[in-house]
Amino acid sequence: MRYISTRGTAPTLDFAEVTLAGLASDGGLYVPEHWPQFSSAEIAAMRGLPYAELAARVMQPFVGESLTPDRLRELCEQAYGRFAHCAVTPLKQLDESQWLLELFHGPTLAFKDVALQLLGLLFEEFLARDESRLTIVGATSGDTGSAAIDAVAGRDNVEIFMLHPSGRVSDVQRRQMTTVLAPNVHNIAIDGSFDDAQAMVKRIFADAEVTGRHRIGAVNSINWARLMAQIVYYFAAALQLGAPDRKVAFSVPTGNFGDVFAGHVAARMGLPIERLVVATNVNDILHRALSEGDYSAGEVTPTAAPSMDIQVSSNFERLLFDVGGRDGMAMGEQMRGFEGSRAMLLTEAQRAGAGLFTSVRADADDMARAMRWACEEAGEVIDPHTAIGLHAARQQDLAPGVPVVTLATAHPAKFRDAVERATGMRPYLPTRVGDLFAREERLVELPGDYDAVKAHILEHAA
Ligand SMILES: Cc1ncc(COP(=O)(O)O)c(C=O)c1O
Ligand SMILES: N[C@@H](CCOP(=O)(O)O)C(=O)O
Repeated sequence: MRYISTRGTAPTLDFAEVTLAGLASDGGLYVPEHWPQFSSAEIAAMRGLPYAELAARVMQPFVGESLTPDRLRELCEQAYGRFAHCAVTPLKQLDESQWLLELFHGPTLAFKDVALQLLGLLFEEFLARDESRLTIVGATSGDTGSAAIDAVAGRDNVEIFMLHPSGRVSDVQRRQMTTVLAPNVHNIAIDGSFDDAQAMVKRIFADAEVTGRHRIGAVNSINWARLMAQIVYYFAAALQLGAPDRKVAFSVPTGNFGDVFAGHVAARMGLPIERLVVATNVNDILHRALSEGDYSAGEVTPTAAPSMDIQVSSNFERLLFDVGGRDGMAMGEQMRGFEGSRAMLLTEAQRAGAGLFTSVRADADDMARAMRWACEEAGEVIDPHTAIGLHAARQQDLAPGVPVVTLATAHPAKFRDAVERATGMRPYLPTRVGDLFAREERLVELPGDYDAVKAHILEHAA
C-alpha cells in the first residue's frame, strides 16, 4: 500500500515510511491511496476471532509488505497482551438498543492505548531496520500524552516531548504523564490551549532547523498508523452485533476527529455502518461544520470533558479530502485559507459526501444527565467524554433493530471529580495506576510561545 498526502505535493510513502514520518512534508496528512475492501463473506469469516488476530486481519492490507502477516500478528499479540480485559475492547449492553464499547482497558485507561501500544512496537521495529532514532513531538489534551509516554518510556531509540495545556487536564491525566521519570520522557506544560500546542507541533515538523538536526515523529492521530489501529474495534463491535448481516450505528465522543474517521474508514472497507454520530461538547466546530457547512474555529472553552476541548480538528482534513473528490491541490488551498482565517465553508461535494455522519452538541447538563442515566438505568459509571457520546446516541431515531454503540473512550477514574459531581459516585483508581498520587512529578512550564518550546526541544533532544 502507498500513502498520499491530502495536500497533493509530498512524496508518496509505504507503510513503514508513513509511520515514521507522521505529518506530510507539504503540511497535509497521509491517507492510503485507495481503501482496501472486504467482501461480506470475508467479514463474516472474522466472527469470533481473538482481538489480536482480528486486528492483524483488518490491518494487513494497510501494512502491505512493510511487515509479514506473521510478524504483524506477533506485534498485535504483544500490544494487546497488556490489556486488563481478555476481550481487549469488551461490549456492554445498556438497554434494548444502546451499547457501550469499552476502550479503556489498556495501561493508561483511555482508548489511545489501543493504537499507541501497537505504535510503540512499530516504531521500534522500523527504527531497528536502519538503526536510527526518532524524536517524537506530540500535543495532548490529556489522554494521548500518557498513552504515548507509556508506549515509549525507556526505549533506547526514541525520545518524547509532550506538550499539554497547563491546568486544563485532570489531575490523574497530568500525573499519568509527569510521574514517568524515564530519561527519554520530557513533559512540557504550555500556557495555552490544546489547539495552541497542536499548532506548535505542526510547526516543528515544518521547521528546517529542527528537522535538519532530528528525525521528528508523531504520536498524535496525524500519524496514519494511529488511525489504522482504531479501525479494528469498529469491526470487533459490529461483528458481535451481527455484521455483516446487520447494520450498526456508532456514537463517538469527538475532538480531533481521529476516532470517528477510523469509523469512516471501516465503512469504506465494507463494514455495514448505518450512521456515525459525531458527539461534541460546547467546543462544537465539528457540529457546526456537519450541520451547517461552517468550519470556523472559536476560542476553546474549558469543560469537564477536557480531552474534547479542541476547535481545530486535524483529521477533518482527511474526511474533506476523501469525500470531496481527493483533489490534493484544492485541499491544500482550502486548508491554507483556513490556516490564515481560522474559518472555511465546506463545498457542496464535501457536504454531500459526509452523508454517513450526523452530529450532536452536548452541554454540561446534557453530559451530567447522561452520566446519571447510565448509572441509574444501566448500573454503569461512565466518564464525561463517554457521557457526551451516550447523550448523542440516545437522540438518534434509528430503525428498530439497529443497535447504537457508544465508544467509551476513557475510564471514569480519570475524571473522578466530574463523575462524583454528576452521580455522587467517586470512581476507584484501578490498581495498575493506584499509587499515582504518591509519585514524584517532573515537568517544565513554558509560555505559549513557539520559540520557547523549540529552544527547549533543541536544548534537551539527545
Ligand atoms: C477520552 C477521550 N474521548 C474522546 C476524545 C476525542 O477523540 P478524537 O480526538 O479522536 O476525536 C479524546 C481525545 O482524543 C479523548 O481523550
Ligand atoms: N484528545 C486527545 C487530543 C489529541 O488527539 P489525537 O488523537 O490527535 O492524539 C488527547 O487526549 O490528548
